[in-house]
Amino acid sequence: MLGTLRRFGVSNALRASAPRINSTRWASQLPKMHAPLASSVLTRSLHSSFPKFSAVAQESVETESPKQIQDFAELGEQNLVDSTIIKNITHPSRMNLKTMTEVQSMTLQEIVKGTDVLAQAKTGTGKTLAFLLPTLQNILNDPGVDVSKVGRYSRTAPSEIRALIISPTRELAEQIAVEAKKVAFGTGLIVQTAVGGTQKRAGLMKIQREGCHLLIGTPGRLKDIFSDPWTGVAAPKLNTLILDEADRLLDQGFAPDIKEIQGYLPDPTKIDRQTLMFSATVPREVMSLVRQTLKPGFQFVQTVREDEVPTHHRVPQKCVWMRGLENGMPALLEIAKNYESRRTNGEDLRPFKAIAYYNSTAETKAAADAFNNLRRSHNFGKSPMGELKMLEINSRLTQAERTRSAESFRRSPTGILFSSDVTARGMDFPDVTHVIQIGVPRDTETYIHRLGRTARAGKEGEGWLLIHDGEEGVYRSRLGRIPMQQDSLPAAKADMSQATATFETNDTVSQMKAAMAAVGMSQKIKSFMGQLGTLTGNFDSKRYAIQALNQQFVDGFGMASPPEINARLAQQMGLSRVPGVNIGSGSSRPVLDEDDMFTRGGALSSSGHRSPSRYGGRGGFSSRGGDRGGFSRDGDRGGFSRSDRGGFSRDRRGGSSYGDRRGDRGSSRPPRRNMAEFDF
Ligand SMILES: Nc1ncnc2c1ncn2[C@@H]1O[C@H](COP(=O)(O)OP(=O)(O)OP(=O)(O)O)[C@@H](O)[C@H]1O
Repeated sequence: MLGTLRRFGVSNALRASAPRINSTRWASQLPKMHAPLASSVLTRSLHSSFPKFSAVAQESVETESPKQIQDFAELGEQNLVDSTIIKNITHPSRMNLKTMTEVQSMTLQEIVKGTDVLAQAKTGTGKTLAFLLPTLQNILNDPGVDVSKVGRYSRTAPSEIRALIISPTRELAEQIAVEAKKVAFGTGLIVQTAVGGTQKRAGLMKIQREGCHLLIGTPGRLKDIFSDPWTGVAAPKLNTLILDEADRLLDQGFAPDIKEIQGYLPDPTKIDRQTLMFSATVPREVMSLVRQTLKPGFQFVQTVREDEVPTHHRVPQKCVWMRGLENGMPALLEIAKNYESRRTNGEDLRPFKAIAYYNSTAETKAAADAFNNLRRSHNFGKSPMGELKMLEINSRLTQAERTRSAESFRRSPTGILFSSDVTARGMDFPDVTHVIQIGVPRDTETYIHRLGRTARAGKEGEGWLLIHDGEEGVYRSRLGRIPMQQDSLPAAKADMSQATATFETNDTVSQMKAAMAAVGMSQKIKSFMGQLGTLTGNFDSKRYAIQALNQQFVDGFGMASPPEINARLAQQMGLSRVPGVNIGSGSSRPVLDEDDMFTRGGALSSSGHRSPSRYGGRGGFSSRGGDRGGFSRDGDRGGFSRSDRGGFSRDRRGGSSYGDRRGDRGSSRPPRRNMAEFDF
């Protein structure tokens, strides 16, 4: 009680000593804690005229909200939030924030009251702090929480967990934890993480040693910890569950895990649980699960206008149709060069810092390799563009490599991050000027979240989409309502079969062609196999997809002939009779399982099979146009070891996956997810 008096003053101490009412937080019991009601501020109604986002939740209540407070300092002055937390947020040497964003001010008092909240606000508008601030405050308000041993000697029991935040990716969980620790600094609250890819034992020992009030984790690791009584980590007093990127966590890929985790938490009929869900997108498909998870009467707070696609108006979104898939890298290079030349010509622009999103993991590696080849070339390397850092991030990297790439990109003022969807949601890399998406993404939400890596916290940014006309159908069905401007780039239209591959020029197409040709053969093949799954799902016809792919690897990557596809795999993918498929006999090699086919694919076959198309070629992998060292079993970078997990492989949950969108042709059915992009 005395501690409470010191922390919150008399009114809070009274509140802390008041008997707990199951369905509300302590704050709601003290009128003094509330700002006066203002009739003009309403929680947004639940209808949207943008069909995909018309998340109608009739049972949620539209009520008058308390007057919204705008300044963080005012929250402290009104005793709504602990002064240490306010200092952490506002002090110039700490987070240095003054004014709350719309989603923060619209949700704060509802969350402190104990209401279940579903909040939808655009990317980069501060949703993380919107749930962290009131959640940490609610833990401090809990009379059962002892934070008297503040400072570096803070300790509590591992069973003291009061709030759990679930995030779909490891990087995002870590990022949330960093922010949570900043907000909680000096309060005595203990924040811990539980994410896949890190040493489970070390993480558990840390929780056991220091205890935990707020746990932030990814579904796989949390399931692992809570399902095993020997970990000694449980949450018998947990009363807050937060799903960040809620629509992702409720889609068919993660929903069973979330359900299982909920089963390990205290029975909500015995210990009242507040559930909070945040995302920039709330598609209709997840609403039934939202209703099952939130209490009746939950608040749906939307800061996105009802008739609006949740992308930022200030971000120009440009769509460029490419002559062939091989034009993607030259077009990307041209975007970078054009921007940098505007900068050198005196325009007041931030240094070029881009994320290039690809639909398959292997493509990110091939593109990163090609751009690194370019950077190492003399002509390019000594130009101002030579300073661009070329980084790669995807789920096939080890966790240490992923963390290194993310940190390096975070710190770097300029560069390109070649990324799979592992960074598409939530990641807050500072000063990203461009998001460039190559190929139509798996769904509308993915496009929106990827685009949201730029123009964060009120900054400027540009979005580019580079697509092939074979993707027109999925472009219209998935992105038809996105406000996109059609644009053109000479490099996107160049005939790459006619270009010469040379680094010794300033011509974008020639430079890039040389850099692509110099990518290791094994990586080229992995990239081919990776795209096989995604493109046959994206293109209107499989025949056209194969033709475009073959052309990319011959005219762009400088291969003598397109990679072969193992006969069994071709059959499984319905490609056996598709003209242009370069089927390998596989007769001189053991028949490999599906996983190996994706990682090794036709790569191991070197038969002289001739494909019917122009790009069918002679089979095998003779080196041409700069293929370093040609094709050897292990001489190439990456090699062909069994443990190599490039290309499409069995996902880590035991299922096998041909790609992100197999069979998805833009229907309203939720697409298959490539779970390997996410945590396990
Ligand atoms: N009140 C504020 N004023 C200024 N900047 C803020 C404020 N709150 C948060 N930010 C900053 O805005 C950036 C984006 O915040 P955050 O990552 O929480 O966005 P988000 O809405 O969760 O985005 P996403 O939908 O991509 O997950 C961060 O750098 C954060 O520090």
